Amino acid sequence: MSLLIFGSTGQVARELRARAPGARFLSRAEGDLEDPRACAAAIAASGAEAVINAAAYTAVDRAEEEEDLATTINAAAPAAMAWACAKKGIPFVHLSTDYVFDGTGDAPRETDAATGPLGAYGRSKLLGEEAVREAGGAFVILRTSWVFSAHGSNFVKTMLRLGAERAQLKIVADQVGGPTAAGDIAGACLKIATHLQDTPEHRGTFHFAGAPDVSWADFAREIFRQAGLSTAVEDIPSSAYPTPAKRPANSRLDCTGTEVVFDLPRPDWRQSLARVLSDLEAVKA
Ligand SMILES: NC(=O)C1=CN([C@@H]2O[C@H](COP(=O)(O)OP(=O)(O)OC[C@H]3O[C@@H](n4cnc5c(N)ncnc54)[C@H](OP(=O)(O)O)[C@@H]3O)[C@@H](O)[C@H]2O)C=CC1
Ligand SMILES: Cc1cn([C@H]2C[C@H](O)[C@@H](COP(=O)(O)OP(=O)(O)O[C@H]3O[C@@H](C)C(=O)[C@@H](O)[C@H]3O)O2)c(=O)[nH]c1=O
Ligand SMILES: [Mg+2]
Repeated sequence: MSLLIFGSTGQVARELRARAPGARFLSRAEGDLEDPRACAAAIAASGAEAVINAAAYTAVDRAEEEEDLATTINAAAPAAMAWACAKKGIPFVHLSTDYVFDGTGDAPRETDAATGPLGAYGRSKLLGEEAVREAGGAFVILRTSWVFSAHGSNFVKTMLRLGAERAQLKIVADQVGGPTAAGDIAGACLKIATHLQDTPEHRGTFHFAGAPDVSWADFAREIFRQAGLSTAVEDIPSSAYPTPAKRPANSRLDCTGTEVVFDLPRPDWRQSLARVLSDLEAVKA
């Protein structure tokens, strides 16, 4: 399958590069999401048989100050990509986030549950979802959460950095979700793109997150345990860790449909974390 992928340096894009070396990856210079028409033109001019969008504006707090830019990148560009794919009749796999939800309650969110983003990043991603659905075609919107990998910026790398400097860290314990390795997401995107070629009627919105669900504080504890760091984690409420953008308290995603339709069960993030930590060790060595 000839694949065109937007993004080349992000967490998921890098893992796609490792798993689909024959695909064409568009860096920011070759496919700038600030220019949605250029993204559509790149697809139209390509011989691609499927497109994956692994690029996005992901700075949750900064988005509060740059909502227009976030909306161009996270909504207008994916909209243009989705229309271009629908016109060509090829699958389009797009990633979205738990932050489209308001985080109330403690039940896992089903894919058709009401959305209600708490901040600009979530709003921009929700607008992207709506536009991709409107374009029709063989699209999958794959919502994931709490992405980590050996590359880029993520909670695991932040904890390793802070944990090496500090004996104790205060981490929010009232936000719960599924940490998800970028490598597992990349594998899922490739499987879904292939599946959609044969079965375009399986289009729609799906959830894919690592299991089990945990709080950020418990995620941090497992990071320190596996990394052999003695850093102590103190549970704190979100109110004790003020941020420009509010985060959802309940980020649990019901991933049943993804397992049934695509044979993609929730990966155990603790096993994926072990792989990421050994990748980081290998880089250091
Ligand atoms: N990170 C997370 O925790 C989560 C992410 N997601 C979603 O998963 C997807 C992948 O996220 P992730 O891999 O973590 O993202 P990263 O933040 O690691 O990478 C984002 C990528 O997007 C690229 N990008 C940003 N702006 C533009 C632009 N204007 N034109 C072209 N490329 C651009 C960046 O390029 P450059 O290096 O040049 O800046 C980078 O390659 C996104 O859709 C995100 O919303 C969902 C849930 C959680
Ligand atoms: C560094 C630090 C963070 N925290 C909290 C803040 C926050 O609630 C939580 C995670 O912090 P982060 O900044 O890594 O989280 P954040 O950037 O909001 O992560 C989100 O990114 C976007 C792109 C998504 O789509 C989401 O799924 C999610 O992964 O940890 C502490 O409580 N103590 C600390 O020392
Ligand atoms: Mg972040």
